[in-house]
Order: sequence, then C-alpha cells, then structure tokens
Amino acid sequence: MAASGALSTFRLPPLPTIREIIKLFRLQAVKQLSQNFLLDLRLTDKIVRKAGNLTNAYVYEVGPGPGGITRSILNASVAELLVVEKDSRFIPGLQMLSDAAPGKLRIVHGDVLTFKIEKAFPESLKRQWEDDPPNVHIIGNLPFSVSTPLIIRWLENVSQRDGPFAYGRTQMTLTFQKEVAERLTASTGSKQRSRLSVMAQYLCSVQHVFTIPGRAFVPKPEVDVGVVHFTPLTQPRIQQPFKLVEKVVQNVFQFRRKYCHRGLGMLFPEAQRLESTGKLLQWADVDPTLRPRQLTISHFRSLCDVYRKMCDEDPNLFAYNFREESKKNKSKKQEKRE
Ligand SMILES: C[S@@+](CC[C@H](N)C(=O)[O-])C[C@H]1O[C@@H](n2cnc3c(N)ncnc32)[C@H](O)[C@@H]1O
Repeated sequence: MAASGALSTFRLPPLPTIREIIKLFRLQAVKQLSQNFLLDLRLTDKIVRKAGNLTNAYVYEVGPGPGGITRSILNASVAELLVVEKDSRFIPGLQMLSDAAPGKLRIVHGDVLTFKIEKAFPESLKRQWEDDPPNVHIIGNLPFSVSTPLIIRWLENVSQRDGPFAYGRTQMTLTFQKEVAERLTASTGSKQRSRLSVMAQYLCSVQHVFTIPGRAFVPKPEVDVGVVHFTPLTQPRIQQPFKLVEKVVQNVFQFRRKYCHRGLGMLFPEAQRLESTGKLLQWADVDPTLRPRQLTISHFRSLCDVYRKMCDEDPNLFAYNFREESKKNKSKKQEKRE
C-alpha cells in the first residue's frame, strides 16, 4: 500500500552542483562530525535505488550534509522527506532544496542521537506489521562515529511492536565502514561473524548491496564504504525482549575465539556459573564446544528461550552483570592494596 494518495512523479528543477554548493556556502569538511561527502549524483541515485520503490514514501535521512542523497531521495517522488543535520552550516543549502521541492522537505537542525524517531513519520502509519507494511524508510550516509550505536538503537526499535517507533517493517538503507558492513551481513561460520551479525539478522533480512570506494568521497576516508539494506522480517527469528537477546549475544561474543560455554558462563554469578551454564547448554541442546561464530540464529533462539525461563525462575539473574562484578572486584583488590 502506498503511504498516501495517488502516485505522483517529481523532479527537482536544475540546481547548482553539490561542488558549487560546497563552494558557495564554504562547507569545508569537519573531521569530528565524520564529514565525507558524495558529490557524484549517479552514486547517490544508486544508493537510493537500493532502498526500493520510494514513490509516495515517508523517508527519514540522517546527516544530509550538502544534500547529494537528499536530492536523489526527492527525485524518487517521495511523499515527504525529513532530514536531521547537526552542522548548522548546511541548513541554507538544504533550505534551497526545500524551496525547489515545495512541501516535500522538512529540515531539522539537531542531533540524530537525541532526535525522537516518532517525529519523523505520521502517527497514522504506526503499527502496520503483517502483509501491508507502511512505505516508511530510513536512509543515510551515516557519520562513522555514530553508525554502530544508531543501528543498534534502530534494530531495537524494529523489535518493538508497540511504543514510539512501532512503524512496522521500516526499511533501512545505510552506509557503514566496509568491515562493519561485512560484520552485519556475515553468515554462520565466517570470520566476520559477530554480535552485529546476530542482532541484525534475527530481526531483518540484511544485504550488503554494494561497496563504494573511499576515493568517491570528499575528503577521502581511510576505508571503503559498504551500503547495507535492511528489510525487517514479518516475525523476529528470536521472540524474546531485545535487551535479553542482546545480553546473551554480547556475552557469547566477548570471548570470540573460545568455546561458546566460556562467554555464556558470564551470564551467571560465579557461585552458580558451572552448574547454570551446563543446564543452559543442555536444555537449549547446544554443543558447548562450538565457537561463537559457529552458532546459528536457531542456536541463539534456543539459548535465549532457555535463559528467559531461567530468569523467570530467578528474577535476580537478568539484572546480574558480569562486567560490573569484575569492576567491583577490581576496585576491591585496589582498595586492599592501598
Ligand atoms: C558522511 S557525511 C554525509 C553527508 C551527505 N549525506 C553525503 O552523503 O554527502 C555525515 C553527515 O552527518 C552529519 N552528522 C554527523 N554527526 C551527526 C549527528 N550526531 N546528528 C546529525 N547529523 C550528524 C555531518 O555533519 C555530515 O553532514
């Protein structure tokens, strides 16, 4: 279903090039804000095509900068595009785009880390989950400095059927450092398999759609960049709260080269570690000598289901945090020494 009304086609009128915009508004890149710009509109068109059909869609773009991707999104005949940009120097250039696309572009001068996602899309599009998801997308050439916390936050949002983000299966087309893109899409057994692979793939179908060489950006970053497309699944492959899944996955991967029982043990206080880890693995029917990267999503589903039951029986268990315990132990040792 289209998000609203009849289909419409839209093209921006002729505008100065992105290079001219950068010159006009003196937009030298600032390293602290991870600014690496795409000037080639064929490339930004390619990113936006990978998002799928955007006709009459509602789109949220993160970090529009001088507006290359913004132009490509507007030319895809969206219903509305909301952009959030932290650096005020870009606002006049974006305003120029807004004037060229009346009623289509909303500009927020702010920080994506504090921006409330529910402000990005109309309330009426919430809670469509099954066959008929709303035409709602997040697109962005993300600042590297915030890309991992942002994707974890958005995955958590995707996992929620209620609450502020419940926009159903919001698709996301985002850039990452190539190694992060490879981790997000890594399959079971591969060297790149990590916490990010499991967290993304239990909720979404994840595709590394293409790689952009570093030389395509101005200034050139030290790494190549992967464009990743996320399509949330109709049903998450693990049906447990996000925070619980995150805890299990994080613990397993903190000892990535060891057998999986090592990391799983950290879910339990020391006094009960051996016995509880044994029970968890036995009830979940998981071989304790598998390495973290060899665990499939089904293994994680069984582990999370059993761990959930153990937490239900012992409510202190979920609150237990190995890292905090080790910190406390360290400071106790320190105190003794002093
Ligand atoms: C890698 S550049 C991409 C610029 C543009 N989209 C492009 O592809 O040429 C990242 C952009 O995100 C902006 N940015 C960085 N941190 C941000 C934050 N916390 N909130 C909003 N924008 C941010 C930067 O100012 C910059 O414009």
